[in-house]
Amino acid sequence: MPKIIAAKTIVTCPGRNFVTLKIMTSDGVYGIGDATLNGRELAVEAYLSQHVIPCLIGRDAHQIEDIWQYLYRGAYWRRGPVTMAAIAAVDMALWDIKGKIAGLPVYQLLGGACRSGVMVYGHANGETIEETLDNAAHYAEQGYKAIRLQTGVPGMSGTYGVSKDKMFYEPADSDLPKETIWSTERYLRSTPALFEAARVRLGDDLHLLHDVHHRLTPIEAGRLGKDLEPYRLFWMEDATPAENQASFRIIRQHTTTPLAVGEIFNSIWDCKQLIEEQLIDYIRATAVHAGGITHLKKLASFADLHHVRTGCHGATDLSPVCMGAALHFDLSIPNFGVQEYMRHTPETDAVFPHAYTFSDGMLHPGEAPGLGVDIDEDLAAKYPYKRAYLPVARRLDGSMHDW
Ligand SMILES: O=C(O)[C@@H](O)[C@H](O)[C@H](O)CO
Ligand SMILES: [Mg+2]
Repeated sequence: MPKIIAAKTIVTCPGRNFVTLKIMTSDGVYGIGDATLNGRELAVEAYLSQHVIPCLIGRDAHQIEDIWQYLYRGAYWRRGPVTMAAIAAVDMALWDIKGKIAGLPVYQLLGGACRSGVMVYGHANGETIEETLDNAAHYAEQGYKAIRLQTGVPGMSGTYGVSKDKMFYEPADSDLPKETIWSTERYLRSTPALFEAARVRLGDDLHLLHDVHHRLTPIEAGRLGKDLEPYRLFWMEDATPAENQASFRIIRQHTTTPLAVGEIFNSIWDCKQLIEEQLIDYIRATAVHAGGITHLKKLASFADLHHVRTGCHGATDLSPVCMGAALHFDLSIPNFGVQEYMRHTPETDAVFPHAYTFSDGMLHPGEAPGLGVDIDEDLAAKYPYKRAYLPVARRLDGSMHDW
């Protein structure tokens, strides 16, 4: 049996901070897993190095399910982003090891390919509608079949995810959260115009997506969904905060715009009601924040019974290791919907050499045994950790808003 003989964490910042777990076995084979939790990276690093790694030494690396249960049940304290990211990293690394020993890409271990490739969506952002649509046209030229559109709202320059996502990973003046401004009224007025213009310019064939970033109340989200119906969105994402799952009933009562949620979910329990009551159409949980491939498989099977498809989170604050894991998963499940694909910096791609490739709007995980993603530790060491946070948003009167 391939015994776990050592494990370590690697923290690097080739543009954004990433935490990677590397597990070594007695067979000489190693596996890696993503443990990145944007803005709370070192909490997961400590959880792994102080509490998880000592428990792994000597175990059979092939016992993926048992090790998952051991870490989940054995901690006593269940769920939560730190715990589940740490378990996810172990899980991904063990699937990587199993694939390398079997000489098979992980998607083969998961049941084989259900499709020829994984449809992805890119991010088109801009300060103005015109700039956003210029960017979208550029994605369409590269073969993308699905594009997320976010545009500037007058008077809210710099608000996260509204215009230029780039603001985030550019070095800030301070390493504390940036403060931005939010006005629901302005946002609700300007967003339908973006999609009206998008259909005129881009035509009917492209899938168009939009991310609300948890910023609306359920009734406001119902109104936005209704206003967007003529433009036939693929989905409206994170329309309202989802701690209270029943609040999605209100959105559903008012609109047929498909709903996606879940990039911050950590377990099936965060979306059980959303799925069971068919209050959403796409579940966005992904490997690193929802307990790895093992837990995501269960979540997807449950979703499949309720006509909910997957749309895994794939922003640049998840490492290429997570992207690799997501692609094997996406390829192998029946109810895949779409995969988010926000390009990493060239520096990040160099630190994490990977077998996955993009062609004609689709990603493919490649045929390398395991996850097909590696880490160049010497290069990683050249980019030390830098404290960085997502921004906060305040309303015009200075009170805190949801993001
Ligand atoms: O759907 C998205 O890509 C965004 O919500 C990002 O994942 C989030 O801002 C964290 O970087
Ligand atoms: Mg999002």
